[in-house]
Amino acid sequence: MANKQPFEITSWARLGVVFAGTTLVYFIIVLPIYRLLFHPLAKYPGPKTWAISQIPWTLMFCSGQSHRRLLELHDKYGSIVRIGPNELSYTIPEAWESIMGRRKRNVENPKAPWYCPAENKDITGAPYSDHVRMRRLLAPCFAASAMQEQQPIIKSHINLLIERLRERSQNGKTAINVTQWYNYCLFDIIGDLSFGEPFGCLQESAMHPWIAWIFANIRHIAIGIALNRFPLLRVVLPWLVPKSLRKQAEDLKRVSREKVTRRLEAGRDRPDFIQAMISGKGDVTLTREEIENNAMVLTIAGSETTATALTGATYFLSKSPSAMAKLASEVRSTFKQEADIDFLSVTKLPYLKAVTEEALRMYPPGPNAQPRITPPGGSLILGEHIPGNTVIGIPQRAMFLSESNFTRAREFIPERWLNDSEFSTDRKDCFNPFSVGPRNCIGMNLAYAEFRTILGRMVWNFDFEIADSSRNWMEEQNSYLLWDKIPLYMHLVPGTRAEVRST
Ligand code: HEM
Repeated sequence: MANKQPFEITSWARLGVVFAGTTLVYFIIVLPIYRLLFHPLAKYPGPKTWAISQIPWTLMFCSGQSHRRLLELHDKYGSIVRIGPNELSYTIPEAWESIMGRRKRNVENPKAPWYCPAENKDITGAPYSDHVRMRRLLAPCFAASAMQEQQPIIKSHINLLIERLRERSQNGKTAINVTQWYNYCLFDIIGDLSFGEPFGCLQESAMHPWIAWIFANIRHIAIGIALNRFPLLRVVLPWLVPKSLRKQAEDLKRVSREKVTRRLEAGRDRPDFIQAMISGKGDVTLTREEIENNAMVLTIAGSETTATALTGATYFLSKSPSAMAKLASEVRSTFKQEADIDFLSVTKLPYLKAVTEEALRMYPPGPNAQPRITPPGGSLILGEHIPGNTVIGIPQRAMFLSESNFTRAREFIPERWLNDSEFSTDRKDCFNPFSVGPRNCIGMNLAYAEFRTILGRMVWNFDFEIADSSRNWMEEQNSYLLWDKIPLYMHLVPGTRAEVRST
């Protein structure tokens, strides 16, 4: 009896050592060899460490350097790169339809659950049938006729933006942080359309706390998404999030619930998103929770993105005097008065349209991939069978800046959109900043209308002169799912009508 215990301890210890040794051998030797040489994705090029482990991708994503790193990887390895043990990144134009398009019998490559979870009960993560229901109710908000009805609401905010910028810029003497002012304007517009009341940013010349929270946490949200990809971490992650952050997220939800309640109680018949969401069609209705969540999603998806596009366009114009002069000439010679610049009239300005396309190409608001996952049985992507549960994505910036897709791809040249023969081989079919397929951007028409109208009015009023402190604005930014934009300081000099006189 007395001899038995030491023997038992030793055998347990031995078992432990064997188990730990086997696990180590598996993770350090067997799994990497399998992933490198025998995995179905082994034939795709990419850095070896990325093929072996999820860690390099995670570090890249959390560092905010995805936009830069993915471009480098595609430059080095070509248009399909293996960027994880189970992940491929594409910059071939046809990949859009293949990855994002509608598939046979409505089976889609769904969104990765760690990217847009279905539990959120909103349009971005909703499973197929719920998504169709939400889209049917919301789509009419973005029809041309609905946008004409919304225009007076939107115009009032643009008027206030211009008024504030005229006051603040002091004839160009004071440098203005246009990143901030575009955000104020776009959040006020979208707040008015989503909740029936603006956030009051332009009125107060300050960011509403609701929005400030989102900006302050772009990085934390991204880190949460990246860590969610690890099954073990997914379990413990909720406990790792600081209590203060959880409380702020709850406050955010509470404020949007209160805003929806106020809008519903006001009961006004108004051409806004809430009106569309409560006007059920037969069986097609939304629950109260879905209305609240979608109002929040529309607010974030529909403001920050368009503000980013405007900030990018302003930056590129300030760095390209010839493009600025051509655009100023077009805008200032076409209209007799500022009030004539509206959603409809801006569609008739070819150079303005070319500038907006080129700004979205050079600085897409969603710079990295919006990942999808192949269904369990796998998926046919560009004619090749890709196994189930593979993450597939199109990093927009790498696609749009690829030298295989565009001539002088890394230069801002609006002329490429105006049939200039130098750019006749450009693969314009790869340019889908709003994505394609059943889950593409529902707000694309509104985004273009706002983008062109606001930029048109800015150019009517001001010449853009970049402040010295912002000359490297583009290079200094991080990106996650969205850009973590830094202030862009600009001298807004009152525009002369010289161009008008000379035409
Ligand atoms: C320049 C501005 C914009 C850009 C570049 C943009 C881009 C995109 C992209 C790439 C997607 C697809 C995301 C994915 O696949 O995960 C998307 C989805 C979406 N966007 Fe936009 N967007 C813009 C403006 C807007 C506006 C103005 C609204 C609404 C007011 C809006 C509302 C949405 C919604 C609700 C979705 C989800 C659609 C669905 O899942 O069916 N976006 N957007």
